[in-house]
Amino acid sequence: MTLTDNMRTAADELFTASFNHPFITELTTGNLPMDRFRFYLKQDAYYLKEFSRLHHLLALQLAEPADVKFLEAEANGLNNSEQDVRKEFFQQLQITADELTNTPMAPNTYNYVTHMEHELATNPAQGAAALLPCYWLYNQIGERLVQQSSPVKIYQQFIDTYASPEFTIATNTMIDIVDRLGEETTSVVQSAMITAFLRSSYFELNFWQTAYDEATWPF
Ligand SMILES: Cc1ncc(C[n+]2csc(CCO)c2C)c(N)n1
Repeated sequence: MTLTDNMRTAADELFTASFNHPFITELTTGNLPMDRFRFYLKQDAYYLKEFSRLHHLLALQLAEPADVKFLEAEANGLNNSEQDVRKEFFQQLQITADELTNTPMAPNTYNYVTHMEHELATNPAQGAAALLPCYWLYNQIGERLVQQSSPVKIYQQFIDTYASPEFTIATNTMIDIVDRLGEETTSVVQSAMITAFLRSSYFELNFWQTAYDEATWPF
């Protein structure tokens, strides 16, 4: 078993809860209220900005040129059309720059990005482990959902973003980076990497729940 196999096994219940979350299942039935999808997209704009910043920071700490190149490409959105697709979604749903500015980070988004920052500030191996569920979970969701089509065009477009062969390659590259960083470190850091992965998987699950509840701060 590789370290990432251990991570994935440890997070299996969290991943399965994401696969079965009503936010996900209602994407394919088409029953997901559009306001909840809008809420998700606005929160995800914060997440994606931070994701890009953290990839640049992680790249600065890695020695292998191919890893640096991959992380920089992901940070710049070159390996996927995610950023372009999101711009188009914002236009379709009339989410303006003003609306984004006036929407605060919800508690779970704040916790998730703070967690990733903390792990990366501790060491690159834990930082990479904290970033991995983002790829792995969405890739596995994409694989599952693409078999069922959605009657709602924008939901289908969202699913298609994560079901491409290029995205599977990017996911496998990130898995490989995390495994190599794990091999170069101590067993104490390896355990911390598993915890970092589990916590990110937990925040990923709560990302759907937060959007489903449109949950924000109580003050
Ligand atoms: C909360 C949240 N988690 C994961 C993703 C998916 N994602 C974001 S960046 C990236 C790498 C792109 O190649 C992936 C897979 C998301 N959008 N929002």
